[in-house]
Formats: sequence, structure tokens, C-alpha cells
Amino acid sequence: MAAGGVEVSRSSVAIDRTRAFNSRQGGRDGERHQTKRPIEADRRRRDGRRDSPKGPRLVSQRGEVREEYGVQKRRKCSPAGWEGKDRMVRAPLSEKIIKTNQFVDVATTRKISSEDQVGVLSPEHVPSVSVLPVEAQLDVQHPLDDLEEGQLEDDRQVVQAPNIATSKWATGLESPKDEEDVITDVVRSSRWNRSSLSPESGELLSEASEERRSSSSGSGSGRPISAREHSEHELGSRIDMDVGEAECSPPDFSVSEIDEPASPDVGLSMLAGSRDVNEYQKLSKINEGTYGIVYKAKDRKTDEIVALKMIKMNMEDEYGFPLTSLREINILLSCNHPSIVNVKEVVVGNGASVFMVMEHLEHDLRGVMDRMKQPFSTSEVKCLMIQLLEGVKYLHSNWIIHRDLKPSNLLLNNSGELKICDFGMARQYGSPIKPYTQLVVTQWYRSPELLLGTKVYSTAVDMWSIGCIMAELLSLKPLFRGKSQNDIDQLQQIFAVLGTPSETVWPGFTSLPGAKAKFRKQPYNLLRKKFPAASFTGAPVLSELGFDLLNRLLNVDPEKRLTVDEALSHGWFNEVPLQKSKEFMPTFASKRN
Ligand SMILES: Nc1ncnc2c1ncn2[C@@H]1O[C@H](COP(=O)(O)OP(=O)(O)OP(=O)(O)O)[C@@H](O)[C@H]1O
Repeated sequence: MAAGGVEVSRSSVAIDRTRAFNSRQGGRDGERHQTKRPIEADRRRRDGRRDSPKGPRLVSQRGEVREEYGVQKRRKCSPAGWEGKDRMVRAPLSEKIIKTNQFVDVATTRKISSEDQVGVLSPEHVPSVSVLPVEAQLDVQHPLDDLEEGQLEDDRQVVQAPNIATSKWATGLESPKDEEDVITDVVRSSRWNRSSLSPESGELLSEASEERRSSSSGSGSGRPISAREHSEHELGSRIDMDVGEAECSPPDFSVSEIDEPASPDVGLSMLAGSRDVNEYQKLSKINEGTYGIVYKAKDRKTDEIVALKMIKMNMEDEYGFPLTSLREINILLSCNHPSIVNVKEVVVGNGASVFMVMEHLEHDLRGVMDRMKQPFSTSEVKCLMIQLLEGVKYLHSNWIIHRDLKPSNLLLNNSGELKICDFGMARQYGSPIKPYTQLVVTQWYRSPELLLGTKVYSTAVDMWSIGCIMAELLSLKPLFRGKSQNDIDQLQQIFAVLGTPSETVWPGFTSLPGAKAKFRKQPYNLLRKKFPAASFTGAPVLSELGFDLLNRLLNVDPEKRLTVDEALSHGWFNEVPLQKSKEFMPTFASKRN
């Protein structure tokens, strides 16, 4: 959309949205379902596109829907300043918005009262930055205002968003080298005692570094896959993630017991003040991923059971400390939502090892689904989906794209609570403004636009993954199981079910780099066959509304794909059977100790 296409109405939507967010923060019952449409949705409406079916939100007899997600827990250090006062009203950037003068539209059309103050803030507003009075801020011109459409195509024309320029990390970045210098400064000067975290530390990772990390395990087509994922792909069947869990219960959580890396130069000053890992007693190894080894442990003082993720140091990296981990820690320490895993603190080991201390959940959805004989019931799927969507809503509202949503990154406890983990690929979007790496999202959950090599993408990539997860919750099987590291095969699998897109179905499709491949023509959407309304074949049964939600989440065109707000207000969640209350969710025997 041309820059001139956004105007007062968008501003008011942003402000309304702000109010809705603030109301939710206040925790009034049911308000999460009355959220104003996000900007993107508003744009769609004005474009005459069909909205998701809506209806009055019913409240479960068991009161689940009334849960106050807005109630804030103890506030942690928040570099994003999400609850900040006296700040500029801004709306999240979307793939479209980054080409426009969104900020100015919002900022200049209305002066805000304290009532209007934002719950959703741009990541550039870090607490450490002295904040201008609101009126002064409203006059600030966003550098993107002068950015023409198409400029983003050029990697060299990266425009630094104002946060970098105005933050305490500001050094007048001009080149990738400068960015790397800043990373060093950030790593060296930051502390993880929750006093001075900054999202920029993660953001400043140059694209080159990011790509390097993303492809570090040799995956040319996606996020580096872990040994487990690799096996899943290779063997064509999933391996229960708990299988590899090691029995180990030594009395001490001495880092020498674990495969601790030699001391890299990671600028350890950032850890000054952090507690020692020996405050925790190691109980068992839960899992090993690409970026860390996760242990179950016990707080020696409180007996609380926690999960410790040991950050794998990257010895090939100039800084030793993986910046994906820095990003993960920063984002997770900033997040505060019941559907996002809670990071309590960061502790250090004897050498240079660093551990993230998280709340412990007994399972992840991958492990659970691998052990289930029967799929989740409709009301159970609704319970899980709503929790997932609420968590993602929180992220997207706070400018964060997770970029790796999949069942193994969704933790589940025996109280029916679902929590999103693994923020190694997450990033706050909008800063710096430039095309993001395409090497994100594990292949089976990766959206068509990513698979086709789009350079600019947004929150819709998470929504696609959510569609894949919903299908999997209903059937226990991954919906699109492309061959390992084969984007074309993954796309073929998608198109075989949803139909091969055309320029009519997905405007812009043919200009994507990967669209030149010869895909088998499949003119129909066959998704309904996989999820019929009534089944004699054992296929998962899905009502008309349920199918509508799934089909819209899996829209190949990211512009038409449901936003998280649209998904949350979809009529399926109001239809009987209503979502099951968490306390009635099934429990699962733990394979972990
Ligand atoms: N807080 C937690 N409580 C219990 N188990 C956890 C917790 N966090 C992570 N896990 C387990 O450890 C696994 C790996 O964690 P995580 O995804 O954070 O590591 P990773 O190295 O980033 O993995 P990946 O290779 O998927 O990127 C998860 O799939 C989950 O099974």
C-alpha cells in the first residue's frame, strides 16, 4: 500500500488497540476477546476482504475463558519497556508497515492523554534511555518516513530505526563492522541481573552473523536442525524427545560434570553479580538442542524444581557467547505472560558456562503427542490453541516474532498449562529495518513465503506455524512432512493439500525467488478431506467453523492469513464444545525424572 494510504483511521486504530491492550493489562474479564482489530486487519477490512467469522464470545462454564491473562506477575527487567508511560503511541510494524510512514501517521495525528498511553511499545524504547516528554516525542520524524517502497530490497540500504540511534548503545552504526563492535560492547557491558538488559543487544546482530548461525549445522534450507530433528527427518518418523534423557543425579551441579566448554572470551563482566549454578542441584538431563543442554534441577534453598538451559559456547565465534542465546535471554527476561516460559535468572558455572534458569514444565507437546494413542479432543485442542494464541498475541503485540513455533517448543505441565519456549530464533521486528534472514522456522512448520525465499516477512510466519500445530493437535501427525532440507518438497507437500497458488490466489507469488520452480499443478484445496466434518475413516473430525479457522491460518498468502487477534476471536472458540478448562486437561506420565 502506498504511504499515503495510511491515515487518521489507522492512527485511531492504533490508539484503540493501545487502549485494548492497556485494558487487558488491567486484567478485566473477557476483554482479550474484545480487542480492536490490529492494524493489518483494519487494512484488510478497508480493502474489502472478508473477515473471520465472529460472534459473541461465550464464557466456559468452567470459567476458563475468564482467566485473567492480563494480570501481571512480578515485573522483570524489561528492556522493551512495554508498560512504559509517557511514551509515543506506536503500532507494531508489519511487513507492509515497514515500507510506510506508519509511525508518523500514528504519532502526528493525535496527542495522547495518559489514558491513551501505550501498552505496546516500539522496541526502541528502552528504560535506560531518557524518555522525552510525550509532546516532544510526537514531533520526532521516523527515519523510515523517507524510505521508498523497494528500498528494503537492497540489503545495503539498511535504515537504522531510531532506537539504535537514540539508545545508550548508540554509536552511529554505519557498517556491519560497526554493528559487530557494538555487539561486543553490549556483551561486555550488559549484566544479567535484570538491571540493564536491552533488546538491541540481540537486534544488533548483523544479518551476516545471523545467517551464519542459522546455517551453522549445515542446513541449507532452514534453522540448524538438532540431532533429534535430523533423525526425525532421516528416519521419516519422530523420535520421542524424552528418549535421550540421561539419568544423572550427582550430589552437586558441578559444571565439570557436564560437557563444559573451555573458557571463551565472552566479556564475563556482564555476569558480575549473577548467582552461581551450584545454588542448584542437578537432577537429570532433559534434552539437548542446538543451542543448549536443558537440565532438570532443584534450587537448594527453596527446593523449587527448575529447568536449567546451559548455553553452548560457540568456540568459532569471535565472542564465544552465541548471540542467538543473548537474544533469547534478553527477550525471555523481558516477557511476562502465562503462556511464555518464565526465565527466573541467569547463573554462571565454574568456567565460562552460563545457564538460564527457567520454570520447569513436565512435558513438551512433541513428546506428549508421540506417546498419545488418541488425539486431543476438540475441547482440549481449543484449550491448547487459546493458550498458544494468547502467548503469541502477547509476543506480536510486543513486536516479537518467535520464528520457530513447533510442538517441541511448546511446553506443557500437568496442570494443563502450555508455555512457549526456545526463543533462540525470536526477534523484535522493526529494528533494525531490513530484510530478515529466511533461515528460520523448522522446515515442517515453515510458511510458504519463507520456503519461497521472501526477503521481507512478518508475524504471519508464526501464524502459519500455528496452523500446522493446530492440524497436528487434531491428528497427532505433522501436516506437511517435507523431506529433510528440501524446500521444494516441503512446498510440494503444501501445494498438494492446499492447491498450487497462482497470481490470482496469491498476488505477488510469481515474483518470489522460489516460484520459478516447476510445481505440480494442483488446482483444489483438499484440506477438508483431511479434516472432514464427519468421518468413517478415522480422520480427525472438525466442524465447519473449526475448518474455517484452520484453513485461514493455512492461507498460503501471508497477507490473507489470519492475524493472532483474528484467530483468537474466531467463532470456533465460541462453539460447543467449548475449550476445556486447564484443570481438566489430561495429565501425562513423565519420562523425565
Ligand atoms: N523450561 C523447561 N522445562 C522443561 N523442559 C524444557 C524447558 N525448556 C526446554 N525444555 C526441553 O528442552 C528442549 C530443548 O529446549 P530448547 O528448545 O530451548 O533448546 P534449543 O537448544 O534451543 O533446541 P532447538 O534445537 O530446538 O533449537 C525442549 O524441546 C524441551 O523438551
